[in-house]
Amino acid sequence: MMKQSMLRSLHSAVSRRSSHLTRRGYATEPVPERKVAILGAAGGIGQPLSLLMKLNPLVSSLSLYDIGGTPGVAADVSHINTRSEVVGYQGEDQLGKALEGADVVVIPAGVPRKPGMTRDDLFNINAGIVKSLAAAIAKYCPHALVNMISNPVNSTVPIAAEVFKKAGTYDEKRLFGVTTLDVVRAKTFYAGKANVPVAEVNVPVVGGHAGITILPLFSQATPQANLDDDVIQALTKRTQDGGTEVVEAKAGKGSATLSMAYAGALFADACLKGLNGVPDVVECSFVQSNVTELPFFASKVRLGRNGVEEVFGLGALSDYEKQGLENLKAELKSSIEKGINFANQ
Ligand SMILES: NC(=O)c1ccc[n+]([C@@H]2O[C@H](COP(=O)([O-])OP(=O)(O)OC[C@H]3O[C@@H](n4cnc5c(N)ncnc54)[C@H](O)[C@@H]3O)[C@@H](O)[C@H]2O)c1
Ligand SMILES: O=C(O)C[C@H](O)C(=O)O
Repeated sequence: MMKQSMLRSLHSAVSRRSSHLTRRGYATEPVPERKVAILGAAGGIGQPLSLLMKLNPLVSSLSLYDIGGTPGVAADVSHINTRSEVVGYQGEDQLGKALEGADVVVIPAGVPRKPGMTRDDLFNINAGIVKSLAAAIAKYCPHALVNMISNPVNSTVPIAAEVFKKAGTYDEKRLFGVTTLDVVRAKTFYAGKANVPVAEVNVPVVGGHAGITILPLFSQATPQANLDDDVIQALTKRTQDGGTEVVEAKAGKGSATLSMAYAGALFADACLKGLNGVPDVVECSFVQSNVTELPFFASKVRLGRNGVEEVFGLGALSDYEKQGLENLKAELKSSIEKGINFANQ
């Protein structure tokens, strides 16, 4: 058991306003001030994500924006005795203040699926929300790293890119579709079948974030396990259908919120680490890409002081994965084009 004194010093290290942290612990390096803004902070994802970001010692200022409900969420979260100052902003006239000076903007704003819907069915509502939020980001914090959670990610990321291009602020290194939940799921499901400790598992997930565009590369999973083809196929399908599994279980009350908040917090933390100069921060994300002929594609990326420092290629694929890659291209292409066309209307 952790000694009381150790707990106390861990706690005070987390609480200190100008913390001194290293990559994996608490030591000598001063930690820069970092503002994180969450847009959609009062929602199903937004609230637990706000909690998790409040627990992150890399955050000095936490800005919680939504069209309603943020004063309550901010008051609640602000009582937690960790480093960051929390401010809630409500309504469009406060959006500028919410964004000013942000280093990382996380966007879980928009409607979630109900049973029977695809993510693309959310396009009509969420595309407009994302377009207006992206315009505000271009105006108030054009250099922020943008973590797009709102669905359909395969289209909302291209929408944001187009809005930024029009505003003259587009930097492909700073725009990310958050696909971390696909990786989180693939790791969990793989660990169960391979009977290995889940904390040790790594599985890249590439492509996009909807149905067959989600392509987990179990042939590259570590620790290696000799799983039969039918098991790999079942794992692939379960990862692709993970979102639907939750939507159906929630039976009309929304989609993944808690696991998504966890995944979103992981990805935002990776962005902050990269900004702070921590080396070798690698996560999968849906970014502008040359890995395939598609202009956006999820693969492993190295995060650094400028956002995306390197987009990694796919590595060796099994025949099953090669086929999956070919199968996803048409759908992903059309979702990307749909986003681009919408933004340019
Ligand atoms: N990328 C992923 O892996 C992933 C995972 C889960 C959910 N999602 C998506 O995240 C989105 C949010 O899901 P949720 O369950 O939190 O939904 P929710 O309805 O519970 O919350 C959405 C929040 O967005 C707010 N909002 C709406 N318009 C806004 C605007 N213009 N500006 C700011 N906030 C606005 C709402 O007021 C609400 O609080 C959905 O589109 C969902 O599909 C993505
Ligand atoms: O499935 C959804 O609609 C939400 C999200 O994209 C998910 O993967 O859980």
